[in-house]
Amino acid sequence: MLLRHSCHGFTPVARKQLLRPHTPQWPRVLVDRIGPRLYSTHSDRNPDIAILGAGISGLASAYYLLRDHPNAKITVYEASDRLGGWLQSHRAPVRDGSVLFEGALRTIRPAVNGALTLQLIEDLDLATDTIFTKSTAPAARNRYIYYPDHLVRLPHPSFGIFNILYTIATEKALAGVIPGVLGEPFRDPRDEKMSDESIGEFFSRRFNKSIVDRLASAVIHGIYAGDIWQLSAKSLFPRLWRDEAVESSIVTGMVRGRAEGIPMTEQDADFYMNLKKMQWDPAMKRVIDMTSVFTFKDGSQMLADRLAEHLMGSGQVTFAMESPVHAISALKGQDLVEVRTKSAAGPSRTHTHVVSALSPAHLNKVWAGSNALVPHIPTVNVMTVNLYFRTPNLHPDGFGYLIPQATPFEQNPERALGVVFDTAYAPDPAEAQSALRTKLTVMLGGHWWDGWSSFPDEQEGLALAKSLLERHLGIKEEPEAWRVNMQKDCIPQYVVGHSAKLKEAQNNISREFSGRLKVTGNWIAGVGVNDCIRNAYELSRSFNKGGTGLEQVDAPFTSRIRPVRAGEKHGSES
Ligand SMILES: C=Cc1c2[nH]c(c1C)Cc1[nH]c(c(CCC(=O)O)c1C)Cc1[nH]c(c(C)c1CCC(=O)O)Cc1[nH]c(c(C)c1C=C)C2
Repeated sequence: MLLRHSCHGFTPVARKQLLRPHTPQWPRVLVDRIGPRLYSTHSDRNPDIAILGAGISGLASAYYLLRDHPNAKITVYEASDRLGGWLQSHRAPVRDGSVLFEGALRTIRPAVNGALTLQLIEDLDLATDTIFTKSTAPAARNRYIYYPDHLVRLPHPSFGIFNILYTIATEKALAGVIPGVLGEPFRDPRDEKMSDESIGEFFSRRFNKSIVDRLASAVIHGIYAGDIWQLSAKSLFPRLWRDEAVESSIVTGMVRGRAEGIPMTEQDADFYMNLKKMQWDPAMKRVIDMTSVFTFKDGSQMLADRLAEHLMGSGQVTFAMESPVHAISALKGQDLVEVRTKSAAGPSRTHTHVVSALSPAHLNKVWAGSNALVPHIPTVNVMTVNLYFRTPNLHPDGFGYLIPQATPFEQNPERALGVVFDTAYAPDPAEAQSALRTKLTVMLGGHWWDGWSSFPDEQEGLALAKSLLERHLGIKEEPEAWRVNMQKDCIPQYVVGHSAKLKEAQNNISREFSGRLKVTGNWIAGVGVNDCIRNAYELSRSFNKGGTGLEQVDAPFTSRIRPVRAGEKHGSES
């Protein structure tokens, strides 16, 4: 079998040569650092685990629990009739075949947590269905923002110093960058008593407001679809938050990190050291090293489908589909948790442990107690509008563009967050002549729709997307195919005070369930697929420690890991 060709030119390599990471046994020192288990009960050795929710977090939890606890019996409860949660891929008919549309997520990055995802892909025999986009491809190098009334290509080292300086000198979007960065080390650090702050306020203090409004807010749109003036600097940029306090400057902290090692929590240090020790197949390593992002032939849904197939094939995992969890309650004195589905009179089962991969709001709803287990964590709604045009090259080469908060209203009355050029990112070989067509996704809403009581319907969403594309890219053509996806509550917002909420949740869950309920999901340690997979991996590793899955929140930075340099085998720790 051959690895799928990317149109960006990776030579196909024999599959067995590829993606065969060999993870050596955990070194003794790391096992010792985690500490010996004090005791193990029968139910720890033979756990009967309920997993609530079959999105990527639930599926990945089942995968790692099965791998790390071979005696586990697992039941995955899912309210709907489909698996994968936000991983949704659809095919729409077009004149000469079909076109693949992604509902939410489209690409995955291979760095750090992404290595786990790549391992998973190998285990699931997905490597041949994976499309890798090279870092040198235009999709990876050309990133744009729309400010104030045109597309600005952001500088990339490969463009050369003159091009970069020219862009910085001529584009208003980049006006504050050089003074902001040069002045940062000389600014006073924050007051010691400050426990958290919005990213907007934090970057305004450290750099300047222009960087926040014109640049950083765009990046925040692309990841969280959120408001930079509400999201937490401490939760989303913990290392920078620490650098200001400890090094008095972010820039100084970064320079020191490069020279002496990057500050890390104990858990991250263990994880990082293991990543560095992984023995990747040389051919696969070359592919990964050259990869900017990857995706799947039939879209992100493939990852969920293959995970589910793998779990079902194990004989130890049962899927209870269309079984909405109605209530969970700890059976005191029995060390068991009861899971009741469908209604108050619906069927119930007891389990030794429950892993909730539900949203915090949903978990609070199914908990039988009177107070909320998890304090309120706001979410945003994003409407993604996929469009397919017969005419090729209706957009410039590149990943797409993000729209910062500072872009004037008259340039963005649709309240869009950005546009992804899907054709450039994940060319789908199944689509006849796909390279000759144009496929785009317009992202609307997010925090712009905060407080709205009703939202655009399908036709209105399509009209908004078309009017934006006409103004920004001059596209007047009617799309041959389109799809509007309203993603309700899809991205949790880590607003100021988020980590304090997680600590409160940890206390509540621990008090009510004594280690029998654990939580995972995109509201804990990152909203991306890689983050969810990593979170599930860590949950499984610490499964028998009696925790809730929230123990790492606010963990101190205790180690430094030196970045790997060419010729070095792996970094050192201090
Ligand atoms: C519903 C839409 C989503 C938006 N953000 C996310 C989703 C699912 C989650 C997300 N997006 C990105 C990250 C960064 C880390 C990562 O895992 O890659 C996360 C957690 C980055 C990103 N955003 C967009 C793309 C194509 C990428 C990856 C590409 C890359 O970095 O090279 C597009 C995009 N996503 C959203 C918007 C508004 C948007 C606009 C162009 C919201």
